[in-house]
Amino acid sequence: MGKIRTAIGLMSGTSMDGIDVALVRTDGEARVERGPFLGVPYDPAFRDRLKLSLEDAKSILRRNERPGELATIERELTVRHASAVTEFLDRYALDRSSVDVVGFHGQTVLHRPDEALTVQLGDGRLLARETGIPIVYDMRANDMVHGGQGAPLVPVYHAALSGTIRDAKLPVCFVNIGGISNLTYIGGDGSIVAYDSGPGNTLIDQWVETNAGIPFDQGGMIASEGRIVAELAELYLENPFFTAGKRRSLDRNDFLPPSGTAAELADGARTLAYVAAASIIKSAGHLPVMPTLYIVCGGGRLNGTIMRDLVDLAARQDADVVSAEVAGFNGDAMEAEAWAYLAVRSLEGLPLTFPGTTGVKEPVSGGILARP
Ligand SMILES: Nc1ncnc2c1ncn2[C@@H]1O[C@H](COP(=O)(O)OP(=O)(O)OP(=O)(O)O)[C@@H](O)[C@H]1O
Ligand SMILES: CC(=O)N[C@H]1[C@@H]2OC[C@@H](O2)[C@@H](O)[C@@H]1O[C@H](C)C(=O)O
Repeated sequence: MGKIRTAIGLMSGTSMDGIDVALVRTDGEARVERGPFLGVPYDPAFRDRLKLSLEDAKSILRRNERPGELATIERELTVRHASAVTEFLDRYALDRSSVDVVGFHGQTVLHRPDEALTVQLGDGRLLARETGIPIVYDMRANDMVHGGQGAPLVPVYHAALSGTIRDAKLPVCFVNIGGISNLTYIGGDGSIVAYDSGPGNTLIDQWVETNAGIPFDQGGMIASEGRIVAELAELYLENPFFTAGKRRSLDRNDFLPPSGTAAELADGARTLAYVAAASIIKSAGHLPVMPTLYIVCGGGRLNGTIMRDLVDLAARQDADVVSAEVAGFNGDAMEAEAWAYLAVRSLEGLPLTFPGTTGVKEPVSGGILARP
């Protein structure tokens, strides 16, 4: 057994709703003790600036370029992460010196796997100075250097957790319904197959924001009052992404929301919730075996309409769907916990990604260590 470290993971996902902070004690292998979690939301003004920064990012050709507002936003984002660490430590009465390492994801503003280009805002050296804790950051880049998609990286953590699932037999499939959704299949022999599976909440968020001025469809209530617009759903589900021979990781802008005239508010939300659920089942068709159990994490598990559709579609394949909590996990904390786990693996030089997870040529480690 390797050395057990105390690690904090920091995740700011594609939904751009805030910073997730989680603590894990781990050897970076099979030993995982999950600790507390805190979500620190962005204020609406900063969220708007982050979203606008996606436009500035479109002109980036090399990953260290920071055109337009990006340099200013990166600094502010990093300082906000440092404050989130302090809030977390204070909330749970934890001593800063007890934390061995922080895994820092930052904010993806551009992801073009076909050009081996992925850009996460987040200054690891500044975060190390601000927190006084060693930081492992930029964990996607080395995977791309070795021919990988640069995402998803959480699967190796799902694999570690799969050994601890209550009453479950392998194979099992973890589903993250974040802004974008991704799947991790753990086979009976422990093999991992993972990939991005399609749009998650991001289309729904943009739809209700534009048409109702609210950031997301709480509980899927708006969607629950609508009907599925079949032609609109088909437009999304016929995207070549779902039938391509090779699995491809997604950028937030790969799927765009419908135009305002495409549907009434509730019908649009209903249709996009269905698209989120159907994308998962469609993409699962590329797994070695159709799963019999889906464990759902990420904010989308709180959208009752997505979940009802997912349960119905999975039932047609004799599969069950449970939320992360039913399996004994925290569905909000999973990605932040994974970043803590990955930071420890990085320190140990263990692989973060595998041919079955990102399509990388061989298992590779990654991440840059910044000391305070
Ligand atoms: N109570 C709720 N009801 C419905 N939807 C919710 C609820 N809470 C969160 N969500 C949805 O979940 C989204 C956030 O999910 P999550 O934090 O898992 O995404 P992320 O980590 O930013 O994305 P990704 O995993 O793609 O990086 C919100 O934008 C919203 O759409
Ligand atoms: C480039 C990037 O940030 N991708 C995210 C995004 O959000 C979900 C999905 O697309 C996943 O591939 C990835 O995040 C998770 C945390 C991952 O790497 O596993």
